[in-house]
Amino acid sequence: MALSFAVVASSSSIMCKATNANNHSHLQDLSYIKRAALISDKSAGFTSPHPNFGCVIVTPSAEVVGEAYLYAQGTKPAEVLAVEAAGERCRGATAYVNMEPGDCHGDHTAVSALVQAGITRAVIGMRHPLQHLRGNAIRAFRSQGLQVDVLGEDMQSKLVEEARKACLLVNLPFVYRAASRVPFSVLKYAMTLDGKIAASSGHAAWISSKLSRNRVFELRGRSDAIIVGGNTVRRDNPRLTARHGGGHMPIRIVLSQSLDLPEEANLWDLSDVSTVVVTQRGARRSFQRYLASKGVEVVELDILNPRDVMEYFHDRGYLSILWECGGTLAASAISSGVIHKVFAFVAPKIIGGKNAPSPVGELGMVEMSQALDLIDVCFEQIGPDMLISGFLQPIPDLTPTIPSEDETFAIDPTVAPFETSIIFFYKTWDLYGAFSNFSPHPIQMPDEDGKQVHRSQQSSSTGLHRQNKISKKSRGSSTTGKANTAATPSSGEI
Ligand SMILES: Nc1nc(O)c(N)c(N[C@@H]2O[C@H](COP(=O)(O)O)[C@@H](O)[C@H]2O)n1
Repeated sequence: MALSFAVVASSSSIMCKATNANNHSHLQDLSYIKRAALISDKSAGFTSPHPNFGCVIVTPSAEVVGEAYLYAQGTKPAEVLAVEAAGERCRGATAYVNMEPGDCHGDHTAVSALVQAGITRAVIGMRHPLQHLRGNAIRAFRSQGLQVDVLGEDMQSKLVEEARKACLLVNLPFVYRAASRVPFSVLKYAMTLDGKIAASSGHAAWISSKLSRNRVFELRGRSDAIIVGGNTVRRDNPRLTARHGGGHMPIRIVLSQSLDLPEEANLWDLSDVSTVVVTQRGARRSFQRYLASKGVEVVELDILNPRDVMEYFHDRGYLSILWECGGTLAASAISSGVIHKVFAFVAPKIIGGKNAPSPVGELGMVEMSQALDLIDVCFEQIGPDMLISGFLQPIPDLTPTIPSEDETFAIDPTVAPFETSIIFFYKTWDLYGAFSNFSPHPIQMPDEDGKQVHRSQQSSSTGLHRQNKISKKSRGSSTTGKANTAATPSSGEI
């Protein structure tokens, strides 16, 4: 970071106080960036397939005069909202953003808003994770004479790392997705102290406490979709809704090779949210038609395996998936390398039972040395239960290649986004990242008093998941029922 150092005498020692052009101390910078990250997280689940953005505007006298976050896909950028809140007090102020704005073809709204408002310095928590956007906004700011500091690029310390991590964590699904070409996947399960997810009879309601289950609703609300296998549908007849009040509703995905599924199931009730059943080519076509007649989308893949399913949903723009499946599917997903994080709720109960199922089935390991170690492990007590969470795979190293000032924007030649076999999306500007025609969630917009009002986008939601043109790899095809009338966008909308 471009900093000047002022020596400040105190009674007991000489301290080094770092100040920057707008007179904020280095520690203040870090605290405002963390604030931007914190507020950006308020819309978790709603902004997908875009990142969560937060912006805090601070005057040279350290007064926060405007702060805002992106409410949802398609709403005003955080920077514009923050500028609107700060008004004239933007002149000479610093804007703190958790992530570099996605300044791209024909959409310079966020950058223009800050420049035109008279912001003179921008502090950026992390560069944009998408290669084709990375560095664009930073270059644009600098070309307009703003001082730009990117966290950790000029100065490193434990505190800087902590603030960078805060920025990374609020957009983890976006970051993982950009780095690994599959959605960020979390495996969640609840088990007894003796490692069972049900009694031998299959009965599982309930292992974890109500408080823990409420926590699961929040996890669901942060995800784009929840996946279970056919066994869970047959055994539990789950609803898989986020019932924590007003939050985002993820779609439900069922993976079933045989389509040996019940005719009546809570997941076929689409009054709250839609369901996609993914199966293998040719499976029970009559049952496919039955599901389609109920409005459930059915997708056939050539071979049903977790990696192909994840690549398919990556291509449809999903950022984050919560797996709430049983042990067999969990083992298969882990073996396929598509699970990134685990949330295990451990209840202080013992159920026993030789045949009682456990959360993860056969992984083919024979020695403890082969066990998968979780990293960045957290322990949290929730009522009587313990929630243990950690990462199965390292957080991708996104240390960006920092483009030089005059480096021109170049499109990655390995990606040909305008191939005709690729889905036609409105947002063709999002060349490498998540893209979508429809917001898959209800949007909460602030009313004139700044309070959030609920504006249901259910019809759009239905459209997204039934708008199932075949992705570039032509792996899947989709059956939809008579209710599935979402129009394919015409080329005029591209
Ligand atoms: N968090 C939690 N605690 C338990 O004790 C459980 N048995 C489960 N089971 C999972 O939740 C699904 C049911 O969800 P709904 O309440 O119907 O929405 C069930 O299928 C398991 O995946 N989870």
